[in-house]
Amino acid sequence: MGTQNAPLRLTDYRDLAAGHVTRPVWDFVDGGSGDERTLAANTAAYDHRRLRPRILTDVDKIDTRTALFGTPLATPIGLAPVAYHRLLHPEGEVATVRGAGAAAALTVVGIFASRTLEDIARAAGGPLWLQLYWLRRRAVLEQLIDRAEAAGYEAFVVTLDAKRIGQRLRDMRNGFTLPEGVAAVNVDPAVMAEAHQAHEADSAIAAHAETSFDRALTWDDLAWLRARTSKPILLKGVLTAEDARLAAEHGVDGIVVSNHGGRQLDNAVPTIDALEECVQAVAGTMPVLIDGGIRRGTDVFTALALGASAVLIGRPFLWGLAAGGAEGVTDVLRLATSELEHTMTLMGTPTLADIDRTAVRP
Ligand SMILES: Cc1cc2nc3c(=O)[nH]c(=O)nc-3n(C[C@H](O)[C@H](O)[C@H](O)COP(=O)(O)O)c2cc1C
Ligand SMILES: CCCCCCC(=O)C(=O)O
Repeated sequence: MGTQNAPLRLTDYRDLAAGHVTRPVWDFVDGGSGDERTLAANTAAYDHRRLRPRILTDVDKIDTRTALFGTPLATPIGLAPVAYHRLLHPEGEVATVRGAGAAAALTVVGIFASRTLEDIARAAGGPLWLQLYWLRRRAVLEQLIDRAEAAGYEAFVVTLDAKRIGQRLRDMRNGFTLPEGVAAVNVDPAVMAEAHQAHEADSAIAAHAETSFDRALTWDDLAWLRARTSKPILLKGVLTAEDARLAAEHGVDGIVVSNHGGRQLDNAVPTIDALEECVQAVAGTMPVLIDGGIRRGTDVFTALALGASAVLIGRPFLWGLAAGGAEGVTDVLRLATSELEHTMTLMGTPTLADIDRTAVRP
């Protein structure tokens, strides 16, 4: 690619990616729920944040390294769990983790990955966590946990904001179904068969969730999961101080402040606006991650300043994957990390530990 067209920011990859996928796949990735207010608000909420740069600090060397649960990471920017990467690239999650590994970044692999957990682990050059939806069939979850642990996955992220799938009008209009050759290959075929029987609903994705997700789940059920693994457990989809506090009380190891990239409850609070109350509620007892609408190094910096331990990006790495496979994923992570370095230099904060609440205007 000539330098004139080389992507200079994450959203340049969005333009590139659009030409690589069909319209229904683009809508599935790009879209949100309802009127897409939360989708838009996630990014807009960063527009309103203003930074307070400091002068005369030594920023000759910038260090973006961090660690989560003892695992070193070159960057505090990781990849959010996303289903079905083969929608975007024939190699799917294998290409994704190869790309993330080249940037020494964390990947949270989705339970509905389109490559096997073992193939993904073999290709990975960086740490892997596994995201779980709480399926009605706990035996399926148990098997997944065992397989993930055996393959070297280091933590589990339970997504709890999807008791049913958000009302995604684009997918409903497109009658979205998975193309031939793309499937959730790690989930027991019985679960998928149940979903197909129930395929009366608006999209195949929504139909699947109707039958397979456990909606009766409560805080008490977490003990079941805790008893099944000694690996760190994080809850994804926390947006309030109340739930962050309950998470701490129920012995989980971390939370992800997330509204599912504006794909679940429309009008849910933008994540950057929810971050501080969650951080205060857990009072330093566990890492707090955040995702949703992060498109710039300044957004990453803002989230870290408001108390996030790390951030996850979703759509931006999918754009990189669609446009350039593993290399596209690496480049997206490098672009974002180099924008963070740039921001840290201009803000006068040479290490992540130097970034604090005073860096963002209240
Ligand atoms: C196409 C797509 C599929 C997703 N699949 C999952 C999933 O399987 N599990 C999950 O917890 N979150 C899923 N998410 C949500 C992401 O983990 C993340 O919360 C969101 O993408 C962050 O917002 P961003 O895309 O603005 O960065 C998905 C998001 C997208 C765009
Ligand atoms: C029952 C399949 C659900 C896949 C959902 C993927 C997802 O979370 C998304 O946002 O899309």
